[in-house]
Amino acid sequence: MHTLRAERLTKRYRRRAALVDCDLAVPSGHIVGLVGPNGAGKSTLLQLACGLIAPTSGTLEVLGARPAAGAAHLGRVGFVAQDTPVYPSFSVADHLRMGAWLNPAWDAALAERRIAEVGLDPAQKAGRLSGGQRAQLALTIAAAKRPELLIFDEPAAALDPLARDAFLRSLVGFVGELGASAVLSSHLLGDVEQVCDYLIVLGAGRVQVAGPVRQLLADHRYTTLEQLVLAYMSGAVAR
Ligand SMILES: Nc1ncnc2c1ncn2[C@@H]1O[C@H](COP(=O)(O)OP(=O)(O)OP(=O)(O)O)[C@@H](O)[C@H]1O
Repeated sequence: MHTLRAERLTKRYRRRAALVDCDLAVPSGHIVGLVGPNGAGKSTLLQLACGLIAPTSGTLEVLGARPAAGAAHLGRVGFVAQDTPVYPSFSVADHLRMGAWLNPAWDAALAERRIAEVGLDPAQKAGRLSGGQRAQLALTIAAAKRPELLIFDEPAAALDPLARDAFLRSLVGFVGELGASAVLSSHLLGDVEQVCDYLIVLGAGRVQVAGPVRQLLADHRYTTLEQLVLAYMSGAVAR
């Protein structure tokens, strides 16, 4: 099965093209890094994958089905949006109760264990959490749905290096525990290098390159993911 499968996927906002004729076939079981310059189309691709917006033309399948194709499919995908939004006046425990109420497959034990492990106080109002704590809460809620795919839009951009490292470790831990796949967009190439084993580089709304990181590095003269991405972003590699 494929995590993402796109054929000639195109998304226009009025006359502005955000994605043009994108083809992708990402096998499941990977942690996918989605990178590219500002305005490349990363958030657009993730929003399409979550079913928040619809393609203008072409097709996109997520876990073998149209994005957000019914309640069952919604439960198979967990989404952590940019800035990890939470409800400020709700406590951490309220968030877990709401998660349980909204998600039939909610894993209360996993959620409570994780909240304790990362040292969150269940009584604390979410509006008073630090950026790192909020990110851990949003990640826990997404993971306690026990999804097959976790999608993150720049989840750790605002966190300090320690909080980011803790967040990324949690992310990898959840993916392993759930046997899930993940897709995360980031400008932080070190983060992508740390956790991702599959890479998609978008540029000007098109897929510049996509494939397993090891294979891409072996196919090129670059030794690090950062060198490879910068080469594609600067146009030094012809498609
Ligand atoms: N709601 C919208 N209405 C109009 N244009 C939009 C909208 N959302 C995105 N765009 C445009 O689509 C293009 C791709 O934007 P998108 O946010 O997907 O890029 P991105 O790679 O996530 O960028 P960044 O790294 O800056 O977050 C940009 O030209 C952007 O201006």
